[in-house]
Amino acid sequence: MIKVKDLHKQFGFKHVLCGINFEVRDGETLAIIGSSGTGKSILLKNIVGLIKPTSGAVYIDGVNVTNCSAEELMNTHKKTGYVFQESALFDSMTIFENVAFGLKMLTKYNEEEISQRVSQCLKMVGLKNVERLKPSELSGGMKKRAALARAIAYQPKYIFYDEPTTGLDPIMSDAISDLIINLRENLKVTSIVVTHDMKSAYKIADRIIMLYKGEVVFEGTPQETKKTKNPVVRQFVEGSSHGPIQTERNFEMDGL
Ligand SMILES: Nc1ncnc2c1ncn2[C@@H]1O[C@H](COP(=O)(O)OP(=O)(O)OP(=O)(O)O)[C@@H](O)[C@H]1O
Repeated sequence: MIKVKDLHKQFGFKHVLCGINFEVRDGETLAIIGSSGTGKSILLKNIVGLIKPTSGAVYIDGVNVTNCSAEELMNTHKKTGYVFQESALFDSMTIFENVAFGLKMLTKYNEEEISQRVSQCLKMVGLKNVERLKPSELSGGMKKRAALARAIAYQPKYIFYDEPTTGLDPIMSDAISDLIINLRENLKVTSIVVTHDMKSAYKIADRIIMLYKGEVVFEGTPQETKKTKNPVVRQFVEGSSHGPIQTERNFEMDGL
């Protein structure tokens, strides 16, 4: 289980996260939505321990990852997979080497076991004959799937996705959503998915939370999200430039 408790993150005078609280139960997929710059990626990076919060705590299986020993943090990292916004594959490595990377670092598998596991994971995400290719030879959707294969290779209990469908065509986006659902059902993983893509959020999430001005302003099931009258959520899910959420376009229009 993941528990985020009164999490604050400040860069100088800028308060990005202002007291975030939520829980993700085992086996659940939580989607975090919110407009650009509201701190979704910063929140995810705090949860996986890539950056330290200003205050507050993140518990993963009872371990406070913001304040634990290096050994406890390493043990927690072995349980978590991270799919970065831009896939973040290592450009100089082949797809095989990319997927094998975590297995070499975090497991005691021998060469043959690594090879079998890499093939199994690439098959799971629907990629064929790509082992010897470099990331630059793959399309955006294939890169996302390769990044997913890398994240699931060492069988993590938790997977964190940062905008897994951004930049993909609608069909590929839907295929990635299906893949996230399959991973939850087949591997029983617990996931947090940061996304702008409401079609995907409605499809994959058990619960949705919305960040606004550094706070959680809404929490509910996809059905509740569709029905809510919360004006911030309504504006976001309807993709309207009119409403409480200020956008660059609002500012430009105000000046006319
Ligand atoms: N290292 C940093 N120093 C100062 N400010 C930062 C730093 N990293 C992020 N920020 C600021 O934190 C805010 C939240 O950024 P974040 O990347 O989490 O937004 P986001 O909600 O994920 O946006 P998007 O949906 O566009 O990816 C932004 O205003 C950003 O400028």
